[in-house]
Amino acid sequence: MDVDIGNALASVASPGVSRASLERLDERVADAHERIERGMANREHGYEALNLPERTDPDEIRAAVDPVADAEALLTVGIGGSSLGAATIANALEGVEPRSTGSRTESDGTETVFLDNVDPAWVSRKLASLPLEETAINVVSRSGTTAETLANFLVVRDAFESAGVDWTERTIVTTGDSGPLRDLADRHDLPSLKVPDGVPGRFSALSAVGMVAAAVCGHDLEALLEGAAAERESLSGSLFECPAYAYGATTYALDGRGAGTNAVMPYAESLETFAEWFAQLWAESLGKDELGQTPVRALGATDQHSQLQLYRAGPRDKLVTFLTVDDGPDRSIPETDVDDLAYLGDSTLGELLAAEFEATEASLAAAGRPNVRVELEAVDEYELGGLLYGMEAACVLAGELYRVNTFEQPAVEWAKKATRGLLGGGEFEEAEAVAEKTELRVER
Ligand SMILES: O=P(O)(O)OC[C@H]1O[C@](O)(CO)[C@@H](O)[C@@H]1O
Repeated sequence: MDVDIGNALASVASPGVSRASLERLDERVADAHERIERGMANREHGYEALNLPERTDPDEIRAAVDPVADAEALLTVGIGGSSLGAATIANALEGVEPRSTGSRTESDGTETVFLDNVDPAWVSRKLASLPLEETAINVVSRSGTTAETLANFLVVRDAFESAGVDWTERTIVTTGDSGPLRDLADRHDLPSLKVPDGVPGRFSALSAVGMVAAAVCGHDLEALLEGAAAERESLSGSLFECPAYAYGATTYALDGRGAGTNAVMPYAESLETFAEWFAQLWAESLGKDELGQTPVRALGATDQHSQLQLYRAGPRDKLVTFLTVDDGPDRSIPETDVDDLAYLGDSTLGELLAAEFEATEASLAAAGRPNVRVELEAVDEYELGGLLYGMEAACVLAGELYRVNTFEQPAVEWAKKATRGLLGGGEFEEAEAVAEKTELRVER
């Protein structure tokens, strides 16, 4: 990935960061880079995620999915980091043929469904829509205890049993060394993969956690890892030489100058899920000690017609991160004899999308609103691996600059305990606090 931070400079944007400030910040980037390299070398918790391109074994993942390689549909049961990485990869690569086939399989059009919520009507609809006898189950939980995932898995198993389909023949488990899900995999002798040690869920897209779905779909796992490895090679002690650090340092600097919101706006429908993955990465990693930038999900060109008004004319508290793709399939716009629309007939949808992006970027710059451009050559395995790795490295760098503990998420635990207490899963004072809610009801 390449990054262009020109429209975030104080000479054109407010809030903005001056070149001199970036040069001063670069000294801290050099220190942070040393810390990150040390963490990687010592395989420390969290930093280990940046070693995944060399540690993940595609052959092991392909061997585990072999029993279900011909499935028509893949139902992934997981939540947060145990779903969003896999969904980002699967959704981005849907319909994309591998960059280099070699000994690898071609994409076979497997339908991918992600069960990452427990809304009963939605779960029932999803299950009813699937040909269960042709569906494989990919259940993922690092801890093996997450209530949403385990409950959904029990519901899915029950649906398979009711349909007379043996779920034990069709299930792959990815989890930690121990825990209820590991016990279950062992009890039923299910093919299983391990969530790598030292890798928090939101940083695990480039491990079995994110790559089982890609393997079942026949995507090029090696190219994903090669793209990530190339990004890893670009990590260096200066933000001016490393796109990932340029992004992490610029977002940090802008946040400190008032851009507390980061609206991530890919100009590619296939990258819409990427913005969701990014939101978890940024929010859970950096949102602590009363610090952190709020990630917002947007999509170009669609959200030009719903959110752009705010981004250009609302409070000066936002950074817009654009994602652009240089090359991809295109479709011409048919000619028309309506005079006012004639200009469209000389163009393609791709040209229109590119023009929409350039116009939007320029419109924000003209209004002095900070924005950053992240450029991909294409949406394929190699570029996607680079994007995921680059954003993880950007986040780790930002965490060093904020001086927060990037790899923990203690604030999420409170509601987990309260939920468990409410369902009778133990005595938790958090559950009692639920009953103490302050009310000021306004009724019709
Ligand atoms: O993989 P697990 O343990 O099921 O956790 C799922 C998600 O829940 C969290 O622990 C908290 O929401 C995330 O960090 C994680 O990605």
